[in-house]
Amino acid sequence: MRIVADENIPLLDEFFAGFGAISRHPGRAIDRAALGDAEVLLVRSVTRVDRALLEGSAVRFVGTCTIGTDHLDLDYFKEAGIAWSSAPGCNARGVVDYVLGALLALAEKTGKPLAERCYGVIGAGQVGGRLVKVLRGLGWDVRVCDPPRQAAEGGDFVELQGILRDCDVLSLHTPLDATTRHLIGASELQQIRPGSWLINASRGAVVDNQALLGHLRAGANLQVALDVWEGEPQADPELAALCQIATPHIAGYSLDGKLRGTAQIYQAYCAASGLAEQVQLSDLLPPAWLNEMSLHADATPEWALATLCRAVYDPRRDDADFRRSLVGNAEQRKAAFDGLRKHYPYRREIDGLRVRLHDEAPALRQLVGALGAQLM
Ligand SMILES: NC(=O)c1ccc[n+]([C@@H]2O[C@H](COP(=O)([O-])OP(=O)(O)OC[C@H]3O[C@@H](n4cnc5c(N)ncnc54)[C@H](O)[C@@H]3O)[C@@H](O)[C@H]2O)c1
Ligand SMILES: O=C(O)[C@H](O)[C@H](O)COP(=O)(O)O
Repeated sequence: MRIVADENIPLLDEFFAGFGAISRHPGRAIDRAALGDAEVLLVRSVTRVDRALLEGSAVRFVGTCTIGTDHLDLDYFKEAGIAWSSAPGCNARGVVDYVLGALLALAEKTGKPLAERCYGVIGAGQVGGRLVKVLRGLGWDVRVCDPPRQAAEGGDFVELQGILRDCDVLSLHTPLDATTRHLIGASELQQIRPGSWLINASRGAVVDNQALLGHLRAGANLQVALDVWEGEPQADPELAALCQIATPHIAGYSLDGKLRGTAQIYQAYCAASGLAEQVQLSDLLPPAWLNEMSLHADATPEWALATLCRAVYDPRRDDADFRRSLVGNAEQRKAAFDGLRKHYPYRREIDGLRVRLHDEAPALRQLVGALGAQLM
């Protein structure tokens, strides 16, 4: 059997070599010719997998080592009887770490204390749900907008209008589909309270980038952190210059998240093929470079929050790398966008960190627990 895979999927050999020969390709270059007689196709978010690619091919299983599925034509898979899987939640923790890092950076730039802000989380699934838990665990005021969950569960949700009216931090975590494309457009931007922060680490087109550019150009009092861009790998350098944090779609790029993505697709493939799993991610995940920290009981929670989060991950490094790459012509910038993602540096997740508390310190205990780090 032959497997065609995006060359940026880690641990391909470890998980998939036992099933057949693997051909690796740049994700954006996987076309009908690259597929050949392959029966299994393993992709990341940059490969559009639809009728045009698959019709007439031998592909019987498509795995995307990502959370997002907006690059897959699931209706066609159903029609053609092609089995598929994504990797739900694989890098959700990495995105939460990114949002925490962006919040710390925005607090530093604006001088506004994080505990005094009202948080609006739009989309509370794998990523947004974890984020809500962390923010509420920190004792912060959090409102949640998720109409599909509201319809299914009832409970304590608010409409988007309520978020725009009452919150001064908006964090977007919806899938990209026909109902969420330009969820935040010109009219919504006008309704956001002055002095607010807008974070998008979902998909670029959930925010109308042209409308956002116009809004910021006009001098709107809005601080923006963008990890995702309409038309990636193209990102508008002028829009990036008007953002406080600008990164090349790396919010979920923890090593843990990437390896988990491959492992989940391996598990899905085994299940779809009726095979027993032979490989365990726990045997392949390397030890974290930083695995233990120790807090004195006198540490303030604000200091401890910034210190713990930034020790594990600080998006200001990715922001600086991205800004340096926004030079040259559009083709050069697109190549740089993909290059930063391909050669992404080492990064782990905060829940792999063990924190020692020397004395009884309830506020620190609550903080460490809320972050999801392990208390020692
Ligand atoms: N930047 C990154 O690196 C990165 C990493 C992982 C995921 N993502 C993206 O983040 C987004 C969230 O991923 P997820 O795994 O949490 O998805 P999910 O499907 O688990 O959750 C999405 C939630 O959004 C809700 N929703 C749908 N339409 C909505 C609307 N109009 N308004 C409010 N809520 C709505 C759904 O009910 C669901 O609860 C996706 O777009 C995904 O592609 C980005
Ligand atoms: O959907 C996801 O899991 C994330 O957006 C992920 O970070 C995408 O990464 P890519 O497949 O583009 O490498």
